[in-house]
Amino acid sequence: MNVDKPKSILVIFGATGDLANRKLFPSIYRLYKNGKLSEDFAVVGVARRPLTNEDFRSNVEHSVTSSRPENEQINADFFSHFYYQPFDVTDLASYQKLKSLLHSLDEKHHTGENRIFYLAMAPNFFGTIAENLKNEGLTDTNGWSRLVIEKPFGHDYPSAKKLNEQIRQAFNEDQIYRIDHYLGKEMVQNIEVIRFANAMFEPLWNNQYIANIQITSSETLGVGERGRYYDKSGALRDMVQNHMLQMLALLAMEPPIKLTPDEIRSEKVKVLRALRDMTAENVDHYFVRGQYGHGISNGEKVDGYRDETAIESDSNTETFVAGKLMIDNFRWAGVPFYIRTGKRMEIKATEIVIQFKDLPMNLYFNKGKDIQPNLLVIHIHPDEGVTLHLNAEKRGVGTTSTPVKLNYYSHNEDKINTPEAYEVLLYDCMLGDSTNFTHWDEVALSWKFVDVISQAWQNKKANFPNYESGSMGPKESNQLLDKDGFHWWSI
Ligand SMILES: NC(=O)C1=CN([C@@H]2O[C@H](COP(=O)(O)OP(=O)(O)OC[C@H]3O[C@@H](n4cnc5c(N)ncnc54)[C@H](OP(=O)(O)O)[C@@H]3O)[C@@H](O)[C@H]2O)C=CC1
Ligand SMILES: O=C1O[C@H](COP(=O)(O)O)[C@@H](O)[C@H](O)[C@H]1O
Repeated sequence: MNVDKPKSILVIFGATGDLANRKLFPSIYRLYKNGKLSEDFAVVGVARRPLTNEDFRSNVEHSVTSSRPENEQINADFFSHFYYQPFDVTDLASYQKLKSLLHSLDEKHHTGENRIFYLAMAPNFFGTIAENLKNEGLTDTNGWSRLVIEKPFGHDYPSAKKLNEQIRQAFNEDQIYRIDHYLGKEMVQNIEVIRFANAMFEPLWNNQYIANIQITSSETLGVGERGRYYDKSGALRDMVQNHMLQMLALLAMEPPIKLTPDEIRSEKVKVLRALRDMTAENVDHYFVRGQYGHGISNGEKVDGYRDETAIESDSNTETFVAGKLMIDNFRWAGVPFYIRTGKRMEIKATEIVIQFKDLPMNLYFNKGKDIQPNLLVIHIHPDEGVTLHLNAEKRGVGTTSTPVKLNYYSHNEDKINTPEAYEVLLYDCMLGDSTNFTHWDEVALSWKFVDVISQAWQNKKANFPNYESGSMGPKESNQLLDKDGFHWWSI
């Protein structure tokens, strides 16, 4: 198969940081190993630390080898494409030096003056870097220039708008790639395929046949080393504003007229516009917040959130959110979309459950107590695949039905070959495909939706902690569905 191998220099701002080391370097290596990088590539890492190229290459090597199976041979030539420049993002001289380095690497590696600037640093620097890149002439090349921006994109709608305006002074919307790493996950990308490539699902994908949709992303880890960031953010901003709403939009959107970034985005935007507005008065009816206390996680005693590093002892920050979202359009009127996400929960899993409505009169209903609604479960992580829950005849027991599951797991035997989200997204960016990145319109609508909730929560102190570490969240999360006659399907 012919694979496109785009040529470019990737400049990573924040190359000594956690994200670069844990995610980006291993993903670049996987692109290289899978033959998706042209031989003509270079990666330039910048950060304040005074490293040499050799120091940096050895860091990258450590990051790559620790992400690979123990005996894997790694081609040393890969590391020779990595360069480092000590850099302070607020110092203009740093940009001039970087400019000359990029010119010389363009010549050495024949990268066609194509550049990706990847901002893997604290968000308060995003605007400054974008402006300086433009003003100091680093985007002025004969190739293309793209800007990749990590989350969080703002803290609320006004700050996101301000950041966007700042970035747009330097880059056009089609040069900006806002990362939502969930959009790089194989099974999130598969939502569209499951929906639009199967004649058996799309006709049922509406309020006539679907009772509710549940999206869960639960984590077992606590806030770890990220307390300083997380305590100002909370689960609503950290997970709901981006990943959860993006998955919801993909599940609920109309079939796009073409599979182009613009058409898909336009359908997602319509879903976000149709979300029933929250008001200060109705937030408690639709949303539940939680914060973990101490408990047992993965068999070990763990502290509560308020005892974690860099967290205030009376913090009001939520580490769990459950919500019922209504999409007020023709297709989805009356169908609740339940979402829940949290830290220090019982299991690490991201899963979507589509619950179909019961048949109006089930002939088998009185005979088998075990009759279940049909469910379509999309396993995003750690399992990747789809399970269809059906009812079938119980062998030898006449017409009594029993639940059966049809499973499809992708890459089941060989998880190492499942592409990493960052690998997929980096490659898309090199190809200039922005389908799996978030457009400003989506970011803006998502912030507007969650801002009302966070404002209401800020004005009213919660009774925290309200769930034990190692549980599936506060009891109010179950009550949210009980009220509607549903329950969370176990994941
Ligand atoms: N880590 C993760 O798992 C995730 C991170 N993100 C996002 O990615 C971004 C980076 O996060 P993360 O890697 O965790 O952050 P880190 O704090 O680990 O890294 C920050 C990087 O910025 C550099 N830096 C700080 N100040 C300056 C400066 N003035 N000039 C130049 N470089 C500077 C640091 O290096 P030095 O000290 O050498 O200057 C370091 O390389 C953030 O936006 C975060 O929200 C998003 C999702 C997950
Ligand atoms: O963006 C984020 O996502 C992770 C969870 O990602 P996953 O791929 O492991 O499901 C979360 O831990 C983090 O707080 C958040 O910033």
